[in-house]
Amino acid sequence: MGILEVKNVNKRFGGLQALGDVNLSVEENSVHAIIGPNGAGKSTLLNCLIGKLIPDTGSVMFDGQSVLGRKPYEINQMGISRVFQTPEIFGDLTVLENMMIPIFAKRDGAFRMHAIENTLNEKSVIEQAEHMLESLNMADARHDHSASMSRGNKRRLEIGMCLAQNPRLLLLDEPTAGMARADTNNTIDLLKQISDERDITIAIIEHDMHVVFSLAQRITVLAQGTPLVEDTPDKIKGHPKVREAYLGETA
Ligand SMILES: Nc1ncnc2c1ncn2[C@@H]1O[C@H](COP(=O)(O)OP(=O)(O)OP(=O)(O)O)[C@@H](O)[C@H]1O
Repeated sequence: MGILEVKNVNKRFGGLQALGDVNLSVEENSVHAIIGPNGAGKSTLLNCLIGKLIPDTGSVMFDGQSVLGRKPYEINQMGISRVFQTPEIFGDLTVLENMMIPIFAKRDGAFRMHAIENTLNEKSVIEQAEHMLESLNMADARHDHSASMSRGNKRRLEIGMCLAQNPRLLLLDEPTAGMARADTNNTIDLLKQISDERDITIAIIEHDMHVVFSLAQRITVLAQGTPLVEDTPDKIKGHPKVREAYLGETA
């Protein structure tokens, strides 16, 4: 059984069936990509995993427990952390201050901005944040304002902020969207390093096939709300059904 098990999930928006009988099993400590053409239902599926949407029918189990009906922060506390397309960091704060936020939140159960304003006695939080920045190769940038960083480094910081919560499942929604090639390659390297060095499962929605084939061990192809095929990258490459879904070619 996978760490994440999606069974017979259906979701309609009015007359539109956005997800139809979706089954997905994500193996623990693997990198699993979900790909598919525009409108295939990828974001709808992701939103069902993180509590932003509730499926009409079906089940979503994480480590044997249902996530359905739980609030996003409760799902986060279960060990699921997500990174969205647009970096969600505080541009006015330094890199180090940003990194302290999830560490405060984990310690205190919630984050309050004034925690950042008075950090003189917060040696342990600062140390943990610095340690995390070192593992991300960002220690030299710790006093930089995060707004001034490249998109790739903002994404690096944001992924680090997710990791500071010690998640067991990291969900990434197009983590390289809008990035220059060099930043994309840095992000691929970072995610490879995370996957190699940690006990963590990564599920990624991504349009960029270079990213998908560089990282994923399993790929699920969604089309019109339904999984079309699930296989290894080698088998997915050139699969007639995948070509058909993307290019409208006949198999
Ligand atoms: N809140 C909503 N209300 C109505 N229709 C929606 C809603 N969210 C998504 N849809 C529709 O559901 C279908 C699946 O959309 P979804 O965004 O999940 O696809 P996607 O695979 O993520 O697409 P893209 O790659 O373009 O982001 C689309 O037809 C979309 O228009």
